[in-house]
Amino acid sequence: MLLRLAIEKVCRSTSIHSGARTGTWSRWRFLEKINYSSFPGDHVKSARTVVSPDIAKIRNIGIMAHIDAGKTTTTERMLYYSGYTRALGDVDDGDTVTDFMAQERERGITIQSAAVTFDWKDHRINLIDTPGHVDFTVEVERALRVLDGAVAVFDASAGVEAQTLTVWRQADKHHVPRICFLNKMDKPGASFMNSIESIRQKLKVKPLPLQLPIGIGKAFEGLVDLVTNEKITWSPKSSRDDGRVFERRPLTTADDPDLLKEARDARSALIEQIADLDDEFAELVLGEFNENLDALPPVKLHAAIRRVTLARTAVPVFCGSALKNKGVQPLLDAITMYLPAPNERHHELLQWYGDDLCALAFKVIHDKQRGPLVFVRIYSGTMKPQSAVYNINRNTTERISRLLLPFADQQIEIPSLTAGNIALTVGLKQTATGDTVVSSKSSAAAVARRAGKGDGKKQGSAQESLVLAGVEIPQPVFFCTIEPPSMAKQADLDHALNSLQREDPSLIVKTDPNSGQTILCGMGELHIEIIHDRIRREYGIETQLGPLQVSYRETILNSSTAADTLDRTIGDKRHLVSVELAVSPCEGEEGSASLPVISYSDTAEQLAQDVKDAVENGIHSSYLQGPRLGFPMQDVVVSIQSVHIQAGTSMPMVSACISRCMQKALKQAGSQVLEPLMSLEITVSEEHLGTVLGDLAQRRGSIHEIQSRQDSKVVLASVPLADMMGYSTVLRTLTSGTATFTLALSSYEAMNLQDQNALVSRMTGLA
Ligand SMILES: Nc1nc2c(ncn2[C@@H]2O[C@H](COP(=O)(O)OP(=O)(O)OP(=O)(O)O)[C@@H](O)[C@H]2O)c(=O)[nH]1
Repeated sequence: MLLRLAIEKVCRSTSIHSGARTGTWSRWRFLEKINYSSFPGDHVKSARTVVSPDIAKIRNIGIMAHIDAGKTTTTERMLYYSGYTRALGDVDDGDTVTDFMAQERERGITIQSAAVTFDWKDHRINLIDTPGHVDFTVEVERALRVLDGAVAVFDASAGVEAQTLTVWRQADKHHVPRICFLNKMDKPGASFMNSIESIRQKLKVKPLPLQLPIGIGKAFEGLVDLVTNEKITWSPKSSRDDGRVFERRPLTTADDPDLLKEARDARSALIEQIADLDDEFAELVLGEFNENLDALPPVKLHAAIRRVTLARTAVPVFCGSALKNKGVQPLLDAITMYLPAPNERHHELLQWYGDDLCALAFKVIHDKQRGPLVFVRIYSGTMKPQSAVYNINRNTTERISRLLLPFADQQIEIPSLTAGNIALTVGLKQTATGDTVVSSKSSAAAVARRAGKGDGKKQGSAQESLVLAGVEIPQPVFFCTIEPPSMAKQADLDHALNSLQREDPSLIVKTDPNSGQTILCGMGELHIEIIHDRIRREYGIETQLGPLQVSYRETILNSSTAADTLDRTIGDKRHLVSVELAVSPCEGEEGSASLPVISYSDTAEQLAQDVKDAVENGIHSSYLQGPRLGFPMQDVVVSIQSVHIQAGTSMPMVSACISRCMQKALKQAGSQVLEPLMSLEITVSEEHLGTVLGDLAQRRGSIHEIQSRQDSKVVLASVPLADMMGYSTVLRTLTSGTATFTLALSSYEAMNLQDQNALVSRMTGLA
């Protein structure tokens, strides 16, 4: 009964907020199918987002930043002002909507991306809150792959920080247009101009300040909108002080003369900057409005800013204080005004799909009752529940039983969803992150034919162009053994790890070939700690972790050639294959690859495609276990000299022969162990700087630079990962908890002979 009342309440509030909508009750009856176990009750205020909106009004947006810049707080404000929550969530109180996992609430950090759908001024915003901690970069990568635009949030007292650079580069890779939000303008030490400068210098982009702050630190009270020449202020005396009420009025001579002059100068500089980047706007400025730039209508300026943002030649910058409830509504306006709709982004392969369904799975989560839930971004066509879909990557047809609209940890059941949207599907059991899903196998074949004709390619190669590019998964740098409390629990642990792996592709689970133990490989200490915690909480298994170890790599020192023959009779079938190959160290640029560079001699070049696939499988499998300590290899060029196969030999036999031959060649070539070198950024007070530097020296750290940032020092260094175990505890102790640090993989570097010998002795049990 209570539930029914809650649903009615949702529906009533929807009809009030949606104005002209009629027949509300019957229209929203599907709400009865909400995931009752976690029904949000009073918090969900509207259900308008369930109707597929006009594609031009959709914004698929990510929020990205350095850890603690305020992404979650900003998201909470967005949900509140858009009418979807009735209370302001607070990260520090652990009651935000998007950080819903138990660990997220306890630790006050974002671990999983949570998709949130809400409306703002006739636009639908699908927003993904992404984590800032480097251990969860794969979550950011996943989000960026399917988003059309991003808001980069900065702490205005720090400017561009280490992790901002990383996520910024990731967004560059996916050509995602961005806007910047300088948050925390209320903090002592916040600086609008320093942050703009830091964006220009560190991110190497042209920032377009579209606002000016009014006051700073404690005195921060509002903004000047340079496009419309308006003053926006939030009254501290508004009844609830929730920032909902604010005043927007033209900036006039009655205002502070200094502010007026500053705004006028900033607007002229902005116009000049845009005119330099956009010819259409330059014509307007030099022609009609040459004499009177003040008369330039905001709508023209808006349009030009939008063009340069979408072309990624400049980045609009906004400011505010999410915590003090200032500046978030203009940021929402900016998302709708300047960031692209899905149909304004170019995806080459969509031309072949037309109105056929094409969607990308970008995240899988496991629900105890409903099984795997797969987040998909729909690129073309319509997705419906109770329908079959074809997964191109896995060549399999699966059934979607239910289609849901994600609202953080709540999901609303919907009858269909069109291109441009993000949906959550129930029923897809095999689809994993990065897979392309279409309506049917025959639809995929028809599209392949069209693409083949269009590109003048054969159908086989056209097939490749039907698959949306997946998500790049970084290599894990840590590993440890994991053991169940008893052998009887091993199967449960395997099941838990399988489920967690489908959710989190940066988690790798292996079995040690010698001991048979299960090995967890992850992105960092926190990552492994969280996995351990989730196995306990979500699967009820108390596991034992072995000591955390660094994932080294191996490479070769010299060139070498090897030949091998495999002759095996299985049943009445003889398999005979002879191979000859050469390995040599990579030089220069190609050396950064963790995949081998493979080439074929003129004769081997003629091999059939299935043989080449088998050859490459063999190379890749031997590449995973180096000859020295069994770590993955890198920086090797493999040249296939010859492959002779007797008719009837199976392809796995070809792979096995190649793999054995590779191991021989790698062993002969002499190996070198490489260790992960991390780039480290520490923000520390002057008082503790000496202690921190002294400690770094003992960790084989090299200091590159020490910068000043307000009252603190920022130390930029590189340190081998092996010497950074448990660093957060050490730094906390050394600085009484006042310093912060970020650690990111920089490269794999050769270990010196002494360190390498010590490691080999340790790992082979001789030390
Ligand atoms: N002074 C001030 N503090 C803020 C502001 N916005 C957020 N904070 C605080 O900064 C801390 C981090 O905020 P979050 O919103 O969790 O930051 P986040 O970027 O989502 O953090 P992760 O999810 O862990 O990456 C919290 O203590 C917030 O209360 C702001 O505008 N001003």
